[in-house]
Amino acid sequence: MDFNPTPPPRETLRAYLSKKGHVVKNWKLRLFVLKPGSSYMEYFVDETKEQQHLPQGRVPLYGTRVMEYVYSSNNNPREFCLSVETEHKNWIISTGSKAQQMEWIEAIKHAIETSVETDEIKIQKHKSIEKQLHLDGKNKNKTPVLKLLLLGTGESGKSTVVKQMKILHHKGFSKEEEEFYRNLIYINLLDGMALLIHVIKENNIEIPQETLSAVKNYSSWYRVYIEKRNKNGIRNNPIGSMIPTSILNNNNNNNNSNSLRNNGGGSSSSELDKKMTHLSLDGSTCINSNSASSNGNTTTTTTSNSNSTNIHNRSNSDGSNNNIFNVQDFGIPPIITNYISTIWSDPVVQSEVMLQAQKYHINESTQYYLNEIKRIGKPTYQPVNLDILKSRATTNGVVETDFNVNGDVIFRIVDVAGQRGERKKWINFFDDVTAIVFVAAINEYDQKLVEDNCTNRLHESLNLFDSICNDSTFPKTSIILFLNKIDLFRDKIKRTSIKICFPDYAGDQSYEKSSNYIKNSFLSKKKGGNGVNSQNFIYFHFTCATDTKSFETVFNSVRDIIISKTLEFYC
Ligand SMILES: Nc1nc2c(ncn2[C@@H]2O[C@H](COP(=O)(O)OP(=O)(O)OP(=O)(O)O)[C@@H](O)[C@H]2O)c(=O)[nH]1
Ligand SMILES: [Mg+2]
Repeated sequence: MDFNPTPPPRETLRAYLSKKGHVVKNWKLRLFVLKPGSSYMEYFVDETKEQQHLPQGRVPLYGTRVMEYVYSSNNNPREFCLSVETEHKNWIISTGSKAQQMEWIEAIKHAIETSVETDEIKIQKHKSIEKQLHLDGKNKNKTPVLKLLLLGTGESGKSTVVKQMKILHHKGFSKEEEEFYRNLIYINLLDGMALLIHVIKENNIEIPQETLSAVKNYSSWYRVYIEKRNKNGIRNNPIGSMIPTSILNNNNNNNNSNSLRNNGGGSSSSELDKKMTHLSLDGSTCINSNSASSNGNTTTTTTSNSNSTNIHNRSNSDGSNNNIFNVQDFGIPPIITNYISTIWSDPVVQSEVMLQAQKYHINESTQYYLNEIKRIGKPTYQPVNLDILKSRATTNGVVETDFNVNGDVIFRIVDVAGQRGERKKWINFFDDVTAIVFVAAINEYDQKLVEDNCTNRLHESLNLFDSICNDSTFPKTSIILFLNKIDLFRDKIKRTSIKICFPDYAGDQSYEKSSNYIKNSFLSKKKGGNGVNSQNFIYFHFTCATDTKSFETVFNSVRDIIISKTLEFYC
């Protein structure tokens, strides 16, 4: 006789389990209840809600699948998960143990087999299909947004890349932005000249009488100008985050004479301001009176000049002469333009002083602006794109800008501040990154870091690149390396070998060999090599971020790579 025992009736299964949120993606503890014969599994906030039968949600069981699920996340991995999937939605639930996971999977499977399609389920299914169709239609018309994160050490050229994008994809700069940059260019130029004067003084550099006279007059004017500039701050700033705060800060006690720009690249006038005190503030103080120069010779930069043209002291800084210090509204005064021209046309300044100034972290664009002093010094001066690209202000915080590229795709470019102290903030912008553009200034191989005035800048950049390209947060993110400032590199390599930075370098001093060595030094940082099939293959380009034509070519190639690697996701 066949004995066919009926399985024992299943009991209601109840337990607090964690459920992954659908909207806010965190884990929520819920009381799950699975009753035998029910077509739903319900979950409640707590027992009280269960007693009142007010479920927080219901998981339909008809036509549903249940399976084990592995939830791995860098920050918060979960064990013993299961996933319940309908055609249009799935629930991820984390249990407390392997046994509990199996128990719930078995019970749900059984409930699925015995469930029936109720009218409520039919209506719900219909609604979710409609919702999905609606969403699909919306997404079809939506331009995909690709997030590009610009990373790199301070002054490497990240913000310059954003400016190029504005020129190429935003039809250039607005009137407001042009106005901001006009003023920034004045500041860069005037501070650059002040720094050169400081270098002359500190290094006892011999200059002819005519230059000396211009130096003294410029210094006495600059002193008052700075005072007024600090008092007024910078008006009409269209790009708040780019205000060079170092310029506004008057309490800088940095005594390191080689570290004038406390904020790494922005002009630091407060330091210069102090230095300028002994540079003929009252017209009677002289520079290096009979002091010995570094080579032991007596300099000829001596002159106590009681008749000295103290034409720009405070007493005439008010009233009708006030405009002479109001550069923002009236431009650089013609007489100051003349002093600058005189000083800059001195070959000693262009060679020896300029060379020494690198140790003082002089802004690389100073030379360009000084060469253009006649044009920039005109009262009607309006900056051209190249002037704007050359301007320098340290980025503060983070600037996100959307660029609609040919109507196909939006590139959301995130520009961050590159200095050491700022990098801990970067992590907040690592979510949903499509690609990282790492900008490294390869001309920095003989320069020291602004932050500590001792670390080699290129070493710092290599170390930073190492940590970025091997960061597990970006396992599938494309990385594009911009080996930037090749124009300055090409120039410098004629004078200085990269051996100063890479003692093992055995090649010659040619541009090709030296730049190739630096490129390989970067690529070799990637652990496991940079094979074409690796998920975050590093693409590289040699760039000059201030050259719009060449940048356009580079960007088009970057755009194609990113789009081809990403867009299949949207299709
Ligand atoms: N000659 C030359 N100058 C460049 C190049 N790229 C950038 N610069 C200049 O370098 C300076 C610094 O560039 P930024 O774009 O401000 O540097 P950044 O990386 O944004 O710096 P932080 O905001 O401090 O992190 C600016 O004066 C630029 O004009 C380049 O390829 N060639
Ligand atoms: Mg910047």
